[in-house]
Parts: sequence; C-alpha cells; structure tokens
Amino acid sequence: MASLVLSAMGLHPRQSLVKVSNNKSVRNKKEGWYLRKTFFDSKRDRTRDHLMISNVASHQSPASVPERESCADHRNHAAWTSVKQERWEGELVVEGEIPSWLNGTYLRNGPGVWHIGEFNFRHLFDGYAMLVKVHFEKNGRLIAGHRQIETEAYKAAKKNKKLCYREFSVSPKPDNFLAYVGELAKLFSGASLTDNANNGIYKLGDGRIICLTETQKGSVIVDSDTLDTLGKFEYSDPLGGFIQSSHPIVTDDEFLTLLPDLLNPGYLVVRMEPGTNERKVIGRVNCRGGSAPGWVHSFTMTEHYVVVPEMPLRYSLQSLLKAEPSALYQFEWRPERKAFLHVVCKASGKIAASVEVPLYMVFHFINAYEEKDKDGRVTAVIADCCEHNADTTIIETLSLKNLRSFHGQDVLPDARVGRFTIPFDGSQFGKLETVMDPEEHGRGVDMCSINPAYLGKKYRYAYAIGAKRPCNFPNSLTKLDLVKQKAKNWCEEGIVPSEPLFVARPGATEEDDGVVISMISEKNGGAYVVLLDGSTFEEIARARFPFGLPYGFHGCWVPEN
Ligand SMILES: CC1=C(/C=C/C(C)=C/C=C/C(C)=C/C=C/C=C(C)/C=C/C=O)C(C)(C)CCC1
Ligand SMILES: [Fe+2]
Repeated sequence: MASLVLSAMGLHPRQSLVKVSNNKSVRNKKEGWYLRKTFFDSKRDRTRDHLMISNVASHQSPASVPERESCADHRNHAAWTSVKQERWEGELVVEGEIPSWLNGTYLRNGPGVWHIGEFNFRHLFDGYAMLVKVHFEKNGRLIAGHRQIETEAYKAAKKNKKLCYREFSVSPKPDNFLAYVGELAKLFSGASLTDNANNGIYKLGDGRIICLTETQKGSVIVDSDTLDTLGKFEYSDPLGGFIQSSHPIVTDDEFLTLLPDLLNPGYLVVRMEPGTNERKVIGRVNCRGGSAPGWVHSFTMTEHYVVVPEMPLRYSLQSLLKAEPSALYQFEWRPERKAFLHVVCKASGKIAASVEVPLYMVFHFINAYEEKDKDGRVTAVIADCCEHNADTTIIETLSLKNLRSFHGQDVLPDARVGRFTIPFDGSQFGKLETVMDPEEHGRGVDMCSINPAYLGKKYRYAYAIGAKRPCNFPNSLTKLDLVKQKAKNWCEEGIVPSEPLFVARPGATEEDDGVVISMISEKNGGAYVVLLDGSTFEEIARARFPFGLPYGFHGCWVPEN
C-alpha cells in the first residue's frame, strides 16, 4: 500500500519520505510531505550525507534514469560528476536573508550527464543539458529543482543506449562503410549534429524561455516552472545553415545573433522580434582571414553597433567531416590568417569599421560601448572580453580527464580582462589591452555578467568566475571594477562556482545595486546556491541542495509577472 502511494506521488518506494516537523526538514511542495534534510556540521558529516543521497526524492523512477557508473564516483568533484537523477523538486532551507524584492526564478543551464551507460564523454562541453531552477517566492521561501532537457540527442542516447548524434568532442561510430557514407550525408544536411541545448538560456521579450547551443537545431523552449521541455524552437525563416552563436543578445525588444556561414566564409547578423520565430538579416560580414569563419561562441554590441569577432580559432570543415576529433575538436588555430573585429551598424547593416587586432582567444565577450567626441560623433567602439592570452590550451584544460584529475597542481591557463579599441577613423588596426592586473582575479576570468541595464553602454562593473591558485578550473567569484582596475573576490575551499548572474534591485540607481546569484558545486559532493551583495560582494544568503549538482554554464533571471 505504502509503495502504491509513493508511486502515485511519482516517488520510488525505496525513497525515504518522512512526515516531520522539526526545522531540519524540508517541505515537499506537492504533497505536504517532508524530505529529510541533513545539515552539514562538519566535513565528516558532509561525506556521510553524500553517501546517503540516493534516497533523495525524485519524480522519476530510478529505472528510467540512465545508469550511473564511474562518473558518479564519490571521489569526483560534484562539478564533474553526472547528476544523480533525471529530475527533482523540493524546498531549500535558507541560511542568511534573501532580499524581499528578489521575487522570480533563477534558471541555470549546463551539462548534467556525461555518459551513456559505460560510455563516458570526453569534454565538459559534451554533457547532456540539465536545467536548475531556484524560485524565490515573495515570502522568502526557495523552491528549487533540476531536470534534464529532453532533446532528441538525449532521448535517442537513452533509448538506444549509445551515442546517436555528434556532440562537441565525440561522434557516433558508424558500424560499417555504408553507415559511414550515410553519416557523411547526414553531416552535410546537419542531421547528424546534436540538439543538446546545454549552453545559453534566455527569456525572450515575449516571455518564452529558450535554451541554446552552437547548432541551430539545438534551440529548445522550456517551461521555467516545471522545467518541461516544450519543444524545438523552429526558426520560420529560410536562412538555413547549421551553426549559430551560443549567445544571442536578448532584450525585451529583440533577439540579435550571428550565424557563421561555413560555405561562403562570413557571418550573417540577424534580428528577431519578440513573438515571432523569424530572423531577419541586418547585414553580412565576409571573413578577411581565409576559408573558414572564426568561432563565435559569443559576441557583443553597443547601442548602435554589433561587434563581429573573427578569431584565429576557426571552424575546421575537415574536422567536422571526420569521425575522430582533432586536437582542437571541430576547430583549428590559424594565427597566420590573423584576427579581426568588424563593426556592423544595427540600423543600416553597413560595416562601420573592420580592423585587424592582435591574436585573441575568447569564449565570452563582456560588454561594449561607443566612445564619442565632444560633438557626439562616435570615434571608437570599445569591446571587453575574457581573453585567454591567445592560447587555446584552455580548451583541453576543460576535458573531463583533466578536470577530474586535480591534485593541487596549478594548471589553469592564465586569462585576463581584454579591452579592444576599434577606431572609427579608418585605421586598419585596433588595439587589445589588459584592463587590470590579472593577479587581481587570480589570472582566471570567464563566465561574466553585467547589470543588463548597462548593455551596450559605458559601464563599470562585471562579475565573473576567477581563480584562487593553485587550481585547474576557476574556483572563485570575482567582481571586476573596470574603472578602478580592481577586483573583489569571494571564495571557499574546494568549490567550483558557475557564472555569477547579476540581478538588479528594481528601482536601483547605482550600477551594482542588486544581488549576484551563483550555483556552487563542492569537492565533497555537495551543492548550494549562493547570493552575494552586488555592491559589497559579501555573502548574504545560501541554500543547500540535498545532493551534488554538476558545474553549469549560464543562467538567466525570470522576474515574477
Ligand atoms: C555541440 C557541437 C558544436 C559545438 C559546441 C560548442 C562549441 C560548445 C561550447 C561551449 C562553451 C564554449 C562553453 C564555455 C565555457 C567556458 C568556460 C567554463 C571557461 C572557463 C575558463 O576559465 C559544434 C562544434 C559547433 C558542432 C558539433 C556539435
Ligand atoms: Fe557560453
């Protein structure tokens, strides 16, 4: 009987449910039951709790959860360990105080599962997408959850117990020559590419929540409350192509993105209005550096211009066609083809400037703005980014083998806050400078956010992950003061924090008046959400999940109403 009741509630009979009333318990939103919540008093307690977490309630029967093997090894950091179950929802106990104005849902996207049965993925970027939500209720309660995104790639892997689509670093192995020819045909049509939307997450102007990866078919609409996968975001335009930037620039009024053109090397700058699925071309940039476009994981814009990066790390058609990835997976480093930045006018689509710049290696641009003379004429565009010293080593540093084998060595390659200056006087060259001494943020910097009200405008603050050395991955949160060229850092032993997301206080007049939200994975297998004050950068609250959560990439804020 008891097991029937539990099944009806979507819980597996083996999962422990207790109706308790002490303050060490967490209420199950659905049924008024309580999930036993262990509070960590000491390191020993934490380890013990970690070993118990298979009892955490999930709405999914364990039978339908993909097998967990070595990835779920307790010796691995939670950040690089597949999540324990496909979905979960519950209330979190808050330590500290959540500001009463913080009312809405924080969503985070990122890899959740890095294996199919015995088969292990190779790279951080491969993992099947998982959403994490933390809903901040008006009354100060936190309802949290996580859930795998039901993409074609994930569902096919679960059903067939093998890799069925081409992920970032791994491709399905054709069984025979005929299958190989079939695979090639599918590659040319884009059919073999994954739709594993594990990277960006945005609230569109019309309220839809979209998750994205670099493949256009990897654009997926989800429900911010249930975390249900609602379906593919089907672009209704005839623009075609397979690839897109993982990071469109999304505001209440528009969705701007770049579509690399692999056949006729260049980029389309496209814009989509809220309420539509139709991208319209604003302009096109032809590559100046040869036969393949540079990788555009992200880009940036000012109030009037889109900044199109042409990195020396270029898509490799050869690698895309091969089943075995090359050293840089689907990319190749081509310094002899140089590096460029192009500036496209949003209104006319015309190229306002196109300059050669020093070599650079950037995943994430931070922001950009226009420099004007006394008559209000634009003299230059300034574009800031997290720059990896023109070195691609970071890509291999992010392989799972490297991330999972940290023994105190200082192996995270140095990164800096890079500032490009693109002059509007017809010069051929732009500048790339370091904004602050990289020691300020431990020579690690990436996964940045700003106050969205300052998008495209002169700004002062950015939030990012930074490094406390020695480390093999950024292990601190950093607030960058780009004017004073100083950073404030927040760190705790053994943590891996995801992108710090800045949420402005409604009605704020100061740029840093708000909170910073980040999900933290711990080396002992735990996870918690942390809130820092945007101004002092001190912790104001945290709430622990009842089990570990893997590292995630990007977040977004969905205000209530
Ligand atoms: C999925 C396929 C592809 C590409 C996917 C890519 C390029 C995903 C990239 C994700 C990135 C760049 C995440 C960045 C994280 C950076 C971190 C954590 C930096 C830390 C630094 O310290 C294609 C190759 C396009 C095609 C096949 C399918
Ligand atoms: Fe990203």
